Amino acid sequence: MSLLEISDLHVHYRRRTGRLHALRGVDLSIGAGETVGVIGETGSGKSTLARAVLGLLPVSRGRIVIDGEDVTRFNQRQWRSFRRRGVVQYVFQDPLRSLDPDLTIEESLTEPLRLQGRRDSPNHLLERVRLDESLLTRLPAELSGGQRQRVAVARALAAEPRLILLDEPVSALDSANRVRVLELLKELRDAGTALLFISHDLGSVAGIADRIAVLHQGELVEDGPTRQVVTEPRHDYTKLLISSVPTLRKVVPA
Ligand SMILES: Nc1ncnc2c1ncn2[C@@H]1O[C@H](COP(=O)(O)OP(=O)(O)OP(=O)(O)O)[C@@H](O)[C@H]1O
Repeated sequence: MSLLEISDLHVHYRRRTGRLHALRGVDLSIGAGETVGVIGETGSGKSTLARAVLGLLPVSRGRIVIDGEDVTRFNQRQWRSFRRRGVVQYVFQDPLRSLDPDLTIEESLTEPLRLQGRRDSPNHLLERVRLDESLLTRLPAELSGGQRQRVAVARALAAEPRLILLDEPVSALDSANRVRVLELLKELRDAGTALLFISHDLGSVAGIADRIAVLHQGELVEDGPTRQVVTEPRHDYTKLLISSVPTLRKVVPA
């Protein structure tokens, strides 16, 4: 059974000028321990997909099943109780959105542990993302962007999730920090956590994803094993994305 099963997903936004059909019949599944990269240009619907899966947007049609639970029509109370189970966690592009600016790093990391009924210190979480304990007393604003993103990953790990949604997790980072966070994500993948890695940058995703799905104007136009998508893309839009990253074949595992 899939850990995440999205079928025929449609999402609309209401705008002053009318309704926008942002996702048009998306089918996507992620198995336990699998890493799936979703790529697409700006406005293709990537963040909409992540937000719908997290219950932050209403679904017009289709079904979202997470770990056997149909969450499509959950109300807020059901979402709160489902989130507490900690099956799925998220990391956004801007870690300041995942971290409360008024809480120290220690408080930010202790909160999800308490929600899981745990009384232990958050030091082991910092260790997993290779940050020094001396950062515990700082506020998010007192960290570098790369350190903040690693704290956001540490916070997501507190609930020992089986699936982490990552929406452009390395886009705001400089290249050294990007490499560090990607290494960290590979370790999570290797430890068996399923990842849904959303990015406009095929180069970041290709080195880590088992499968790549391509979103184009709200439709999933391609979905296949990473090597196959990179070497034998079927859709013209995928071909275009691939031709824009000349070094791609080097980062794709054989
Ligand atoms: N809250 C909203 N209200 C109305 N339209 C929205 C809203 N959020 C997104 N959209 C529109 O929905 C479409 C998909 O947006 P989405 O943010 O999912 O794209 P994206 O692929 O994540 O883009 P980016 O890479 O720039 O973050 C776009 O046309 C966008 O303008």
